[in-house]
Amino acid sequence: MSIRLDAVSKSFGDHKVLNDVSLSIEDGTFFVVLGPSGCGKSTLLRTIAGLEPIDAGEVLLDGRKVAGERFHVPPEQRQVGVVFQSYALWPHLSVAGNVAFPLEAAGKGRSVVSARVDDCLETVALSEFGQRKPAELSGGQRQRVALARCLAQGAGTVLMDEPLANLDPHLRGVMEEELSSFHRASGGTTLFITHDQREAMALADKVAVMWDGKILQVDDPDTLYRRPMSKEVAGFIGRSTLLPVSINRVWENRAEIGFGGIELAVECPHNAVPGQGTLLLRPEHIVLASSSSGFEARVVRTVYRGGIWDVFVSMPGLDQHLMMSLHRQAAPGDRLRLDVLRGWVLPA
Ligand SMILES: Nc1ncnc2c1ncn2[C@@H]1O[C@H](COP(=O)(O)OP(=O)(O)OP(=O)(O)O)[C@@H](O)[C@H]1O
Repeated sequence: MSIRLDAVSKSFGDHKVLNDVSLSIEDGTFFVVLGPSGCGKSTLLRTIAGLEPIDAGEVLLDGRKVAGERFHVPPEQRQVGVVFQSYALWPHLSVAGNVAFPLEAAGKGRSVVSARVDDCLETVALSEFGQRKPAELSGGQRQRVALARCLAQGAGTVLMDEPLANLDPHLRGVMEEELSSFHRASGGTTLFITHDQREAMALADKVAVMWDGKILQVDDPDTLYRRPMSKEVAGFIGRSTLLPVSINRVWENRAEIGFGGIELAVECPHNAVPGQGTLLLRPEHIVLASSSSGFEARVVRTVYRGGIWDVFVSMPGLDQHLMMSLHRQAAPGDRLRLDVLRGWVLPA
């Protein structure tokens, strides 16, 4: 199912939680909405699911208008499944009973329900667990029951609101893989909400970065990482150093820039112009110089990350520290010769 939002706005009191939000999600996409706590992600999901009416704009599912100003199609007529962080399972029903629930509520016959429940439990690898109660399952298994229930409803489109937030890091990794296979197996559209950029990068075909009720940028994970279009996106996706620089010359998508006595050519947006600008440096853009070239820097602080060290360095003429990664240990006070391999100038 394709999902489209055209200029959707939604306020609670005088707080505009969705501010003119437009999005277009193609059928079959694993689409992640990423943003900090309170930016409006859950509200966005709820307007698509039909759990929240909107004030202005339109929501379209497969081209059919389901929400607009004073127009609201109820959730049960939208054919989208929703999985919440809290699983929302019935504690008194068995696993199979939970999965069967939406089918029974829709008046399906006993044999149809039973066959469908078996299928769905098999898809999420819980065939052996049908008779258990939710309380007898791990967090990851409960999340799989919630997914199976979603599948049973036959919803090709699944909206997930931080479904992995309660899980420990190991289980999150396992569940991410399962969600990816679930998405591929269902062939439908998945809209996934998270504030965890690592999770977004791992799962998404496309990511929308949301900030204070607005969508800042929609792109595939690699483009978001390499070419963020604002400081907010640059800071939210991956780790980076943002430096004020002078842009001395621009040609095609390259700019010659200067900072702290260093001059180099980096990538920039096509509309960049000479003047003041902001340079984004990822840790991997800064490397140990291979010869006597490069510039001198002094190690200020290091953090061990298992096999590699985050190293913060200072250099003459620069107020800010640069962050890089090293595959060997370094100590505060060490002198290094460094090269900057690449960089990205943010749009003005
Ligand atoms: N029913 C409501 N009534 C009043 N304010 C609300 C309501 N629901 C959400 N809000 C407010 O709207 C803002 C956005 O909330 P929302 O839950 O959409 O954010 P979020 O990005 O999903 O946050 P989180 O990641 O913390 O869940 C918050 O300031 C929240 O307090």
